[in-house]
Amino acid sequence: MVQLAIKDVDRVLHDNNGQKINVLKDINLKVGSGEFISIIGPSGCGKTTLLRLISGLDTPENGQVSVDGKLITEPDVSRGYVFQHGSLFPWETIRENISSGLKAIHGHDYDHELVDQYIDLMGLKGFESAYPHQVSGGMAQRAALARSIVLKPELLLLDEPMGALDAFTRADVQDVIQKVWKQTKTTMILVTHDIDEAIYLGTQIVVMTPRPGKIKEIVDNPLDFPRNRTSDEFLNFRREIQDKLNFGVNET
Ligand SMILES: Nc1ncnc2c1ncn2[C@@H]1O[C@H](COP(=O)(O)OP(=O)(O)OP(=O)(O)O)[C@@H](O)[C@H]1O
Repeated sequence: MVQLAIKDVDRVLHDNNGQKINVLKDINLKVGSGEFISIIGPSGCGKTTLLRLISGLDTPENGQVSVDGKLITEPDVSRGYVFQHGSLFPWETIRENISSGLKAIHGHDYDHELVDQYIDLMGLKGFESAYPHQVSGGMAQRAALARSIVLKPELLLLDEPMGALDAFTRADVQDVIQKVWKQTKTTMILVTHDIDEAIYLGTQIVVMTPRPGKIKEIVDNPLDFPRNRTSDEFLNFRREIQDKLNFGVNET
């Protein structure tokens, strides 16, 4: 079943001099339920803008973005969004942060057990009472992920959530995201600059090119789970995606 449909979308913005920027041009993408889509491309090719359109934070000049045939016109709790810097509330503990959305919707009678389950799943047990500045960057991102996923969104949008993490922590958070994706079967869309990350997590890789921001190719990931980042298959597929990205950059 197709869940998300992006059809003939254009997004035009203006720079500080009033010059028109074709941030996105002719974007078409269909995302089936339970897929993990990795969007990769050079800086400025419109990846974040595309996520914002999907979330409903922004609207296109032309074209449509819809979920199950329903046009997206504004943000909705059915679409979660995790930012590069998880933007946890600094004045709340990790537990309070994870519960904040549930509390806003259901009041104090929210499902406390569900929060416990996610604290466990995210490896945050023992840190529930800590404040964001008292935990590592990886833990903070896992908490930000928990805060979104606990609301059981149909679609989770991940805007470079590992972008500011070191390589070890990054791999750790990737594994947590994969575990959550497999357990909850939530459709996920990840924006990343990291080819290995895109391949490790994605069922499909969307390769974008800049000026104007376009989808160059949508590539099915042929690799089975569990994925081994050093296997020949992984490295061959990596080369394939790398070639597509370099070709896109040289083209402009
Ligand atoms: N609010 C805005 N007003 C004007 N231009 C903008 C605005 N937001 C983004 N842009 C421009 O749109 C283009 C695409 O930006 P976007 O952030 O979507 O790209 P990106 O691929 O996510 O980049 P990065 O990988 O560096 O985060 C860039 O040229 C950017 O300068």
